[in-house]
Amino acid sequence: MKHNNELAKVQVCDLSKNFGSLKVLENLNFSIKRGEFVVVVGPTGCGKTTFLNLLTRLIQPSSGELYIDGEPADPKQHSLSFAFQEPSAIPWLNVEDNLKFGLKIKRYPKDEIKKRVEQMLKLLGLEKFRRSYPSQMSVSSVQRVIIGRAFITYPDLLLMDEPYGQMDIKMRFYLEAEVLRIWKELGTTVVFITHNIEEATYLAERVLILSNKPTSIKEEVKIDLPHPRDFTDPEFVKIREYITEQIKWW
Ligand SMILES: Nc1ncnc2c1ncn2[C@@H]1O[C@H](COP(=O)(O)OP(=O)(O)OP(=O)(O)O)[C@@H](O)[C@H]1O
Repeated sequence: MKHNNELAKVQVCDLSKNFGSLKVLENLNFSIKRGEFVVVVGPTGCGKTTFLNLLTRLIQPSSGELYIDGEPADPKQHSLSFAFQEPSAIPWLNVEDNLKFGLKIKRYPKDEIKKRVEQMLKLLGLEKFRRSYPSQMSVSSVQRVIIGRAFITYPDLLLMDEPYGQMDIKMRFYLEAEVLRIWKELGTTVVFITHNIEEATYLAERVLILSNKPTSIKEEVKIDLPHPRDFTDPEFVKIREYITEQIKWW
């Protein structure tokens, strides 16, 4: 069945998911616009990762449906890409080959691969590391490779699940800025999951706040502040505090 919201990249309709008697997601309805940067926040265990697993068809909904470009979500058909918490640079490949990896699997022509790898090395400032292996590089440079791998297929939809969960604040700020820069340059739709409300306020055009289980959308917060955002700007602080309150009081 085709779904007819032309502007929506992702459309979630009456989506519910139970694991046995545990009701996790209950009747979720929302959509994500093409090119939008959406951050999903919510209490621990409310089903954020479950939502991504449904979108990538790792698991099936109990009821309802998820659409990508108006078609039932299908990772074989839609151009999806992921960046998760675990470091995922391939240790035995150098930077160039790490970046090429996904493109080779998708059998892109050689000259296209070369063009994209050069573009990404430049975009990430990794040109001088092209022949280096992950073990020879700093953690932040390896993370840049991982971001590069996620974006290099020019995915229509990039899913990021707590990608910077374990990192110190300085590196987090740096990589958040990188993701924003590439998102703007390539026009990818990004769904970013985090526990960190400051990170959500820094990144998102729109924050979806999930409730406790059985989970529904408690509220959506649009953030119109220009990037790069200033963490000390009173407006920024106000939004961050507001989102924190929404998560606290369920
Ligand atoms: N395959 C499964 N079988 C049974 N229960 C599951 C399964 N996967 C997830 N759950 C349960 O569903 C709920 C939601 O899990 P999920 O990992 O999606 O939450 P989350 O919001 O991503 O959590 P966190 O904030 O800790 O990352 C949890 O209570 C979890 O124990």
